Amino acid sequence: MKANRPKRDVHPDLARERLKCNFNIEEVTNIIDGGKDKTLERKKIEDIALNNGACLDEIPDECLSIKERYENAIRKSCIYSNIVRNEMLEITGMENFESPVLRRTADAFFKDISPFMLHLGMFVPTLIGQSTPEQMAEWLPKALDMKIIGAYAQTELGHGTFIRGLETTATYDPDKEEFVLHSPTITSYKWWAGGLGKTANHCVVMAQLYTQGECHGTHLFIVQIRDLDTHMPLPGIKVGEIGPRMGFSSADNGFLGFNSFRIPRQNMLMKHAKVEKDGCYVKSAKHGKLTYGTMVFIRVTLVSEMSFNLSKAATIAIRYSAVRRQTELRPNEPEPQILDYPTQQHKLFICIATAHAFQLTSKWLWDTFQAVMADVRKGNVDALPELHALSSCLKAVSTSDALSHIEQCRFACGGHGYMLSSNLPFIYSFVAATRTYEGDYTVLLLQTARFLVKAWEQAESGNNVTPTVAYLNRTANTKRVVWDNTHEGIIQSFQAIAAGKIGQCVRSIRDRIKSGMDYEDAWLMTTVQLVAAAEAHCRAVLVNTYWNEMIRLTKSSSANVKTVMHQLAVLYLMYWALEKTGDLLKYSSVSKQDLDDLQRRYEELLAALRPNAVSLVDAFDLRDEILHSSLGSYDGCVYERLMEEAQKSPLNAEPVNPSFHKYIKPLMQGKL
Ligand SMILES: CCCCCCCCCCCCCCCCCCC/C=C/C(=O)SCCNC(=O)CCNC(=O)[C@H](O)C(C)(C)COP(=O)(O)OP(=O)(O)OC[C@H]1O[C@@H](n2cnc3c(N)ncnc32)[C@H](O)[C@@H]1OP(=O)(O)O
Ligand SMILES: Cc1cc2nc3c(=O)[nH]c(=O)nc-3n(C[C@H](O)[C@H](O)[C@H](O)COP(=O)(O)OP(=O)(O)OC[C@H]3O[C@@H](n4cnc5c(N)ncnc54)[C@H](O)[C@@H]3O)c2cc1C
Repeated sequence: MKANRPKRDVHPDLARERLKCNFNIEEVTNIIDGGKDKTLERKKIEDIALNNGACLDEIPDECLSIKERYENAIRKSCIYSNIVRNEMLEITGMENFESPVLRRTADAFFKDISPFMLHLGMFVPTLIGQSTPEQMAEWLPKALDMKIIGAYAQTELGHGTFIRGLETTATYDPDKEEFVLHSPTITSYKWWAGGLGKTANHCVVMAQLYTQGECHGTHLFIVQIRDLDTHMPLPGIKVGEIGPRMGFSSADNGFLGFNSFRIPRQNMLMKHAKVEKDGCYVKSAKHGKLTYGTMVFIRVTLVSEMSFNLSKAATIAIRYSAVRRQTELRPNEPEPQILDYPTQQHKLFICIATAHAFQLTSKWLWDTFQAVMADVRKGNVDALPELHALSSCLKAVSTSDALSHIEQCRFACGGHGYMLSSNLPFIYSFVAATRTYEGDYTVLLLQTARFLVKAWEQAESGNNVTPTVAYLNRTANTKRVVWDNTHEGIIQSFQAIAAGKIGQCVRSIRDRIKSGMDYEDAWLMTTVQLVAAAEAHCRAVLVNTYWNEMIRLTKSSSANVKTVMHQLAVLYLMYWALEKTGDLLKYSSVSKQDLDDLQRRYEELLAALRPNAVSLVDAFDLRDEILHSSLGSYDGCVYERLMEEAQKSPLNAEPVNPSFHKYIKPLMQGKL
């Protein structure tokens, strides 16, 4: 079902905004995409996907029942995956199947989420990262060709965070050369896996491996759960959907229980450890946590995912703010566009800057991830702890920041931002889940904190530390950094805050141990500070990486593009410096006067960015089909679209609802 929407003239306020633009929009788009060729490739892929029957539903998804919504999502997923399989992968190359461009075009089909998302997002990456070459040859072509559809079933009803506490067992039976999968308790039921409830016929399962009477901890297994022809659950499998949730409504998140369910020995994913035919356990991994690889991969991809979601929200809120007028400033003057209010600019310009910060940082993180994985393939796992610390904190902070900025975008749109047709509630509830899944915010920051405490101790004793914490060598033994309001000065202050907080954690732990606590309790009592220290470290990484990447990527840009990209990065530094004034006062020599100056310069920068605001979001180059928003479309015809969407409410299908005659009228007549 494709609805034909009337083509409208661009709203005069938006047209005027676009005339004010003083930089080359395409150049900025190229920087965001990673180069001119990448922009061309993205546009080509978007054309293929979006001209092929995407994407507008006659009846909005939110007006459908749970069942209809799922069925519609499956229908569209099949159309979409055919386009991916037959046309898009030819352009991106098979090796780039998870390319953010595919992810982006998928949004044109699904306002919420595709039930196939986890198949491509986690099942396939797990096959690639955890299989032997033989297993890969067996499973991967089938998965990429959609001959099998998979989910990633790790979390259980009783445990998500503490993976070592998972209860599902996989016990090897050497006589039959099979593993017996079993769910011994209600809490051992797999819970949450996307696509597992109704869609998947296979899944990757994490279970405690038992062989020759010994438990070897959690390992991954590939399990067929449904008949490929009838789609009925196989005997010994109990599978279903977990029920309505805040978002992810069409992803059929599922539960799964095993009753002594048998799978062949070859179905254990054996890249890092194997069980021989006789039941002998052989570990080849050089690092104990390599089976957690898919999670690290997704944490890395989530940073660019956050940039994308934030750029959508910012585009919607800024275009709307250019069209929306509210409140006379002076009698008899026209009401200003709400984008003219500095308070509105304060809510929104940071969203543009943050989308850039996350995008540039995510590319750098992706390159780091690739380099570390190349080393791992050669048997060198030295850089894995740093990658884990880095991907953990960047995942935590980027998802958390994106969520609060997206909420600000909704606030910035007033009442209309609360409408589902604005798409802001969908974007918000999707991003809300990212703060929890793939490792909860607090839990991941505590992982980073473990690494930071060790790094601080190394730096304290004069040893060199790894690159992302190299600032500790400079600052670990310094009390307060001298405040300097240049960008270098602000970046160094963030590093000083991080170093100061990590040092304070180390001292707290030591003091607690001195006063008689054991290490575990001393750590536990310090965790509030440890989370704050890991967050501070992440901010130091973000400001430094964003700045350096911005300078590198704009080297050959035109003067005005350099200026506007520079302004955004400075805005980002100033925004966070002002958010963290308490920390600056504690760990740098900043004075009240310096902070007042900083505030004034920040306000001037908002005003300087104001004329380019609409063009900056145009540079994200998000087609209306991807935005799905009555408030954010390119033409800015907000009121017409809101009215059009209202007409689609099922309550407007009849002039009088039957409940009037059934309940209201009898109530009015005193007959109820
Ligand atoms: C046709 C339509 C298609 C549509 C679209 C197509 C588009 C293509 C797709 C693109 C996708 C992009 C978007 C992706 C969306 C994905 C949706 C995902 C949905 C959600 C999925 C999930 O949530 S899956 C489950 C995730 N679960 C978790 O993350 C659990 C969190 N817990 C943990 O990670 C761990 O338990 C732990 C780290 C908290 C603790 O582990 P453990 O107890 O085992 O360790 P210790 O604490 O004892 O630590 C020991 C030691 O190991 C170090 N360590 C821990 N983890 C790692 C690691 N991963 N790597 C390296 N090192 C690690 C730890 O730091 C300790 O080190 P020390 O030196 O001892 O300090
Ligand atoms: C939309 C969605 C999709 C998902 N998809 C999948 C999927 O496809 N496959 C899959 O396997 N899983 C999936 N999950 C599960 C997800 O990975 C877990 O929910 C997540 O890892 C958090 O674990 P938990 O639910 O056990 O939270 P808990 O660990 O119970 O967390 C509850 C609270 O306890 C705190 N806490 C827990 N441990 C500690 C600690 N050590 N120190 C301090 N505080 C702590 C947390 O900070 C949090 O505040 C999904 C979840 C959601 C919401």
